[in-house]
Amino acid sequence: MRTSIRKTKTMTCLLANSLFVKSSIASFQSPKPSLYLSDAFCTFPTGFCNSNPRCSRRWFCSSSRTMEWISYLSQLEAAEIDETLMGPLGFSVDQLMELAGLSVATAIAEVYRSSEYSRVLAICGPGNNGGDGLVAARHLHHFGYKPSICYPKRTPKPLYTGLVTQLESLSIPFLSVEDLPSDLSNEFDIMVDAMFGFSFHGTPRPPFDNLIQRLASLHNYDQTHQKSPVIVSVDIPSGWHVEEGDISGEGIKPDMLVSLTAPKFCAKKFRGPHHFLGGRFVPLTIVDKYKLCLPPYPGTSMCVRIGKPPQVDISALRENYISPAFLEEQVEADPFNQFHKWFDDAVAAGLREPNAMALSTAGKDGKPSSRMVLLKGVDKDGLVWYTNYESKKAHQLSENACASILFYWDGLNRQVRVEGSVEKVSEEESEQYFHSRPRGSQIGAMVSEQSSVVPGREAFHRKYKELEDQFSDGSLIPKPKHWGGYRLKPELFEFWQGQPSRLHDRLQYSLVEFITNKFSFLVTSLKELKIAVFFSELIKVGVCSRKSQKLFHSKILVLLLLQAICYTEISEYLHAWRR
Ligand SMILES: NC(=O)C1=CN([C@@H]2O[C@H](COP(=O)(O)OP(=O)(O)OC[C@H]3O[C@@H](n4cnc5c(N)ncnc54)[C@H](OP(=O)(O)O)[C@@H]3O)[C@@H](O)[C@H]2O)[C@@H](O)CC1
Ligand SMILES: [K+]
Repeated sequence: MRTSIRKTKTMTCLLANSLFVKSSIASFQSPKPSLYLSDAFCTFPTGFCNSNPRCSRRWFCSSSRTMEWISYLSQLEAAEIDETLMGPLGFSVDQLMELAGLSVATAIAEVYRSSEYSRVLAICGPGNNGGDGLVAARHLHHFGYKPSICYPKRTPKPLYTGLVTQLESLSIPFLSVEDLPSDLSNEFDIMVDAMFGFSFHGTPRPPFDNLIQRLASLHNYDQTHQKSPVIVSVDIPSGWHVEEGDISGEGIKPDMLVSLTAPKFCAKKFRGPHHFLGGRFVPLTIVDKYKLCLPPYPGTSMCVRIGKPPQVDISALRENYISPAFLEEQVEADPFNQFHKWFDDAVAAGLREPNAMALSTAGKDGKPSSRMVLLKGVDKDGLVWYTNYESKKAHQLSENACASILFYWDGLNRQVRVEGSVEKVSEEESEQYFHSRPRGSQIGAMVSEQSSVVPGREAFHRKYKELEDQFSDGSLIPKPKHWGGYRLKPELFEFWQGQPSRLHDRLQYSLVEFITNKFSFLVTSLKELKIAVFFSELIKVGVCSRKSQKLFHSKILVLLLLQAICYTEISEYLHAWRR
């Protein structure tokens, strides 16, 4: 399929063979501003090789979504780097091992959740690769996994005995080769292969020959069997030739490889779904000397994915929610109080941007659109957010004031839906909030012509810079006319708590439904009242007996009482709703 892109003067690109027009849309209001639609689909960090400023190769996402460049090391280079780090560069082996083991543990945690893959067996060899395995097991324990260790050839150096003591103090079991269960598949979810690293040579000697065979026969990655444990190899799949890889073709086929410092040549032969790089400690001297091109580590992460990410079977992605039951008797009478309670829980759980909410609107054409916005206030009148009054959502809201808001608090398995009608907040309220924002965001609001096609990123930045200079004296930045807040007045709240086996708990507070029910009761009881009064009049003229007269009088009393209760309930409910 041809996928050429034609650029027009307006920066609107037409994707050949596609009905979609790709344009650069201005947007500063979403939690993650994305100026270029093309960026939104890129899963890798893009940029120049950050470890080596002299390396001009650019990291990019190719159509097959693979990293284009990375350096590979020979066995000799790996050993030399090791010596340089621990010689002239002043590192100690403990330090590097700690960082390497932490990288392995974080890479594992990134792919295999402890809720599903808790039982880990780390098989550790006699050298530093084995040490990395011991350190990784300790970190995995602290991340919530249940590691066990098989460490058949212990090294009597203080570094290693110290690592063993640390693990023992955490009550992490050590299993001898003989103690290992005959069927590893039943007992473990993750096998950490930390037997040999870059100093491996020849063929494996006992007992590692047998251990390697057991791992090799477990499964391989093209036969994805749910019950088989996954194999994570540290630096090099044990038993593989450091440069040539799995020469016999019968070696370990790991699901994950965590290369340390830089991948060794054998890593080119790795065919598993998860290849990571760890060891975020490589100094520029090493990068320069070996002309290394390494990917940038994202944020504060200790590992970075390299290579092609796995093909995911979307239909197989599912989560079994484990959360406490959410019962009617536990909820607050007032939906705003219930909302505050859950919002506080989301904040306390440390969720990122708990105030991020999906806002759905539809204009008079009835075609809905959703986007993320940030909640900036909840009060007795509703939920408030700010935006550009010339944006698409603003146009839609001017045609149709009905909107729906959705909060999704992933870590808590919770979701809150709020529906109602939307109105603009007062100019004073918008002014007040606008001036509380960081000055950069205030200038951003002036620059942004949201939802319009922009001439390009540069023009945008130029305008921003001009305004930044203009207001560099700290003077008041005026709120643009086109910028302000909206308030959704809720008519419905729905609180959703995920539960095992899709038996979720959902509780709704519906203003309309409640009022409708109460009014239909009032109408029915009024009809009954009329009938009762009619009959009691008949009694007066002597048509009925005294006994039935008493009966009708008490019926009238009961109906009047029920109506009074109903009126009180409605007024209390409305009061609670608006409070
Ligand atoms: N700078 C870095 O990049 C960092 C590297 N780090 C880590 O260090 C690893 C390299 O460690 P390493 O040099 O201790 O070697 P490693 O592979 O663990 O094994 C050596 C042991 O295996 C033995 N052995 C060898 N062949 C054998 C065979 N056929 N059958 C049986 N045994 C055999 C050998 O015994 P020998 O042959 O010497 O008698 C020796 O006892 C590296 O891959 C990475 O994981 C991080 O910790 C920190 C930063
Ligand atoms: K290994």
